[in-house]
Amino acid sequence: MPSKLSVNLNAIAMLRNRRDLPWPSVTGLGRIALAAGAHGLTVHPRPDERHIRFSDLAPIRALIDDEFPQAEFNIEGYPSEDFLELVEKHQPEQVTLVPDDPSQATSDHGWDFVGKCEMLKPIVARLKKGGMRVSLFADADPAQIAAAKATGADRIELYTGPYGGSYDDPKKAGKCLELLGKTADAALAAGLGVNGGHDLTVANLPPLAKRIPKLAEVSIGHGLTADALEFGMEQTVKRFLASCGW
Ligand SMILES: CC(=O)[C@@H](O)[C@H](O)COP(=O)(O)O
Ligand SMILES: NCC(=O)COP(=O)(O)O
Repeated sequence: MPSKLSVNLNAIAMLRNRRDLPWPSVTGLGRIALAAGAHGLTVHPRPDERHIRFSDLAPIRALIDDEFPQAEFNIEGYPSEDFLELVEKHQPEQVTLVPDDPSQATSDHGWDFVGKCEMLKPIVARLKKGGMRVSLFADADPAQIAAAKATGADRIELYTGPYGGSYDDPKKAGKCLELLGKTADAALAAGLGVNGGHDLTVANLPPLAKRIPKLAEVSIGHGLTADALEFGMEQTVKRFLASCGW
């Protein structure tokens, strides 16, 4: 199964929200990403709507349905009743459940599957009954996989933050990668699909994809948006200069 790239639009939305203006356009950048070959779009609407707004979801759903029907919509979040109703309304192909507290700056850990298995079971069943694939955010810990499987979820999403954060320490990165790999091996052996995400970059993605050849999907936002700015800056400055003939 080839790995799929789902572009996370949170960082674009955060930039948009600096002003009461419609740019950068979350849907417009999503369109460019899908036209360039990305396989899907990811959003992580947080309760305070600090980046993705709940009103962004319908236009993204329509973009995929109308222009890129082969693409997937992945919505991530903590499974509060409000979140569950939101995804039931917008019908993403995949829901990724994360154990985030509303006050968290960003996602920084996976589920305690052993402790939360019974809580997750009915939620996973409700989402699957609604026609959505369910993925659960998971730390690199093979010992948690049996309980993750027992929730009834389809996939786990490996939390790759510690791996991405060790960009300046190859030894630590190697250890993180091996633990991610062992967790993926255990998950695949248990019949779970494996996604990955958080702080992935052009530099650290290839070793991850090599260690986990059956990686089903990666969702990437922060590093991809940083690259889009860096690699788009030259053309954009030239475009502004050309607009006035300078
Ligand atoms: C679940 C996960 O890994 C997060 O990366 C998340 O989707 C990004 O959230 P923020 O954009 O709020 O940091
Ligand atoms: N699920 C992880 C994700 O969507 C993007 O994380 P990041 O690349 O913004 O760290």
